[in-house]
Amino acid sequence: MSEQRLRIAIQKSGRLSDGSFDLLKSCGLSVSRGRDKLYGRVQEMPIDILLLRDDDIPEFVADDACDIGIIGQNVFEEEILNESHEAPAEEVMKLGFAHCRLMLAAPKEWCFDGSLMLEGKRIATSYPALTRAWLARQGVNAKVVMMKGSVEVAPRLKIADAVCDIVSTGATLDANGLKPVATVFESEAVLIRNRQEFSPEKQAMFEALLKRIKGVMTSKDAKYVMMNAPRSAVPAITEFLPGADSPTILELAGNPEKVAIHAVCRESVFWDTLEELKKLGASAILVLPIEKMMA
Ligand SMILES: Nc1ncnc2c1ncn2[C@@H]1O[C@H](COP(=O)(O)OP(=O)(O)OP(=O)(O)O)[C@@H](O)[C@H]1O
Ligand SMILES: O=P(O)(O)OC[C@H]1O[C@H](OP(=O)(O)OP(=O)(O)O)[C@H](O)[C@@H]1O
Ligand SMILES: [Mg+2]
Repeated sequence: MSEQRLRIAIQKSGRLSDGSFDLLKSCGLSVSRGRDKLYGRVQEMPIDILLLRDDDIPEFVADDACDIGIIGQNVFEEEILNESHEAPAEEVMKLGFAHCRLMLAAPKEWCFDGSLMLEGKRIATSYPALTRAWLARQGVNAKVVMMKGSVEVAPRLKIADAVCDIVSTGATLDANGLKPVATVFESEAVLIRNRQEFSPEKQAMFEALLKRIKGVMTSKDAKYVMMNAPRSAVPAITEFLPGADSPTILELAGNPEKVAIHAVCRESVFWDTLEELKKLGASAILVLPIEKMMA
């Protein structure tokens, strides 16, 4: 691989992969996915993609085997707390997908009345450092049992009394007779980078990619909203439009009473929003997706 190509590490397959591939695609980087592929070359830009197990990503980035990577904050923070690197990678920005929580969960039959109940108990987890840090903050002494996977079965197998595991919908806990009792860490996918200075070419490539990622993220919920409305309703509608900058007001041919309002709404536009706009006098409301946006 050339020194000048930006090397990006993403998860090969798992909960982060679709979001990571989609993000790169939205940034104009097409990477083909193959079952046995570990490496991809982006055609459009001097960028290489490494497809890895997610646990390896922070280390690859910290050790300069890759320049940047996409990883869950839970894995990244665990790595930082473990202090396995002198110069760990650095978080650049949150990416708005793979939202989940690391949660303390106990058997459903427990009447959980606070973290002190965990005193002297065994807690199974794949995140021992985050779990220990949380227990220390709670002032609780408990034994942390490290498990690489299938943590949720530990109480049933009597390996542990409770678990500290990743939760999204809660269905996995529920299916295993467990209930969430406390949030240890809130997580989403983040972009991380190697702390060393990039060459000027690589830095330029990195900054161009960051701009595109920011553009994708701003346009994700953004909509272009168009409607007609009585002139008198313009101030109320402008105030109501979610996350809109000053809208454009256009004359309507042959109708001096009414105007067309065009606005970029940076926040979600729901059916309720349209119903409210109608109540304020708007008609012929159109909501269009925005594919790309750059400030
Ligand atoms: N149910 C979920 N919903 C949303 N995000 C999740 C969920 N489960 C995990 N994540 C996030 O995705 C990351 C990767 O999860 P995944 O289950 O794919 O990991 P893994 O099995 O360790 O993968 P690998 O085979 O790459 O080691 C987690 O560290 C977490 O940040
Ligand atoms: O709260 P839920 O919506 O049920 O999601 C939580 C589960 O999702 C993840 O596992 P995944 O399904 O990715 O399988 P894995 O454990 O084999 O990685 C995570 O490890 C939890 O077990
Ligand atoms: Mg993993």
